[in-house]
Amino acid sequence: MALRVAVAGASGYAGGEVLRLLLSHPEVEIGALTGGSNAGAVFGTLQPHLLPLADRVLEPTTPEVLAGHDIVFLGLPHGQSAAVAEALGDDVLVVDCGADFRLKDPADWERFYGSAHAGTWPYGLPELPGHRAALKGTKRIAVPGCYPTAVSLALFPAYAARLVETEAVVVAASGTSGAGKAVKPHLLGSEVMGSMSPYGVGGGHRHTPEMSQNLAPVAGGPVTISFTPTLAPMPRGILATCSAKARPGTTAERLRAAYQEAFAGEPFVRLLPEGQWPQTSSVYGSNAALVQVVLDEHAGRVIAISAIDNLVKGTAGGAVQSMNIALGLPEELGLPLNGVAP
Ligand SMILES: NC(=O)C1=CN([C@@H]2O[C@H](COP(=O)(O)OP(=O)(O)OC[C@H]3O[C@@H](n4cnc5c(N)ncnc54)[C@H](OP(=O)(O)O)[C@@H]3O)[C@@H](O)[C@H]2O)C=CC1
Ligand SMILES: CC(=O)N[C@@H](CCC(=O)OP(=O)(O)O)C(=O)O
Repeated sequence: MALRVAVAGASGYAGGEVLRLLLSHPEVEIGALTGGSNAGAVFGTLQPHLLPLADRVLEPTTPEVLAGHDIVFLGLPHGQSAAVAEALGDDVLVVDCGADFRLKDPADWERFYGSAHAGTWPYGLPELPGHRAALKGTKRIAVPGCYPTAVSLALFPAYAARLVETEAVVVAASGTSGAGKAVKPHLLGSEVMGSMSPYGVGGGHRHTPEMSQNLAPVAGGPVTISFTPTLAPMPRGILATCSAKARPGTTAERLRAAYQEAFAGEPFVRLLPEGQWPQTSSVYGSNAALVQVVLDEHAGRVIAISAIDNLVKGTAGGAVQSMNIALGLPEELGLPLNGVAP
């Protein structure tokens, strides 16, 4: 019998992308679709690309509406997931696309999100060492932020093999869907088109502690990240350019071998052939992450670059991948590997 899934925040970008993927998933059926200000609207007016759901109506996000489902995805603004999750039974699999349960250190949460810490759930980045095992059988999943997904995949093999120093510099470009659907003046088409702009400069972006949290256990000690996000004039995609000083003894051969070993058998992460570079267009609509790494011998630095679709591997695809693991289903079920090109 199909597992019944509800999506809270179904009118948003994250919720909409979860639904796009789940509509092709053989083991689930779509139950309640809930939201906030748009509750009562016909779903086809909110997410017109999701044709099979066009005649549905968006319901309010209440415990009553969400009751009676096997799985509930949350695509709600930060700070709203805990109250909703509390009202759901321990037997329900809750997959939170928001940030509320990602961070382990309450001080990090309070500093970057400015509210009380709700707690910590198993973290949905299966490729990180040890994480797949922690996701098996869990009833609660914290889906990673989109930038931490791209950056952690690019850097963790270098840390696992102890080939880089523990300070990394990351500059990443994101498509505008990363900021959600709510209207923001700096995201108006006339502001974004034909321009790239930095934001959250100087260590202020809330994804910085999440990246350090992911890399520290792999590195065997604290990792400091200098992170600069930039907004790119495209709807989807993240290109993360990460670099760290090479440790003595790091060679191009050792580097490549470390990445080959780290990604061996991973269904969604591909180390590109030497000389080929990740580009966001290759992963548009796909759950794949493309990675390349080189040793810049002139500067003595390792450069690792990754490309993901922020809404797929960076949110909804990562969420469904982790759901599959939690349920004991094949990890790739319902997830596109091919992108859309041109
Ligand atoms: N966009 C991205 O790339 C990523 C997003 N995420 C996370 O996913 C979550 C959603 O983000 P995103 O989809 O981009 O945001 P959107 O602004 O696109 O969507 C927000 C959703 O939340 C609903 N909502 C807002 N306020 C309330 C409320 N008070 N009660 C119930 N529902 C409410 C909205 O409903 P309505 O339309 O009816 O108001 C809408 O469905 C966030 O926590 C974000 O951090 C995670 C990774 C990446
Ligand atoms: C382009 C853009 O604005 N991106 C968002 C990150 C999107 C994401 O993953 O964020 P959550 O942590 O909210 O889940 C930002 O920088 O705030």
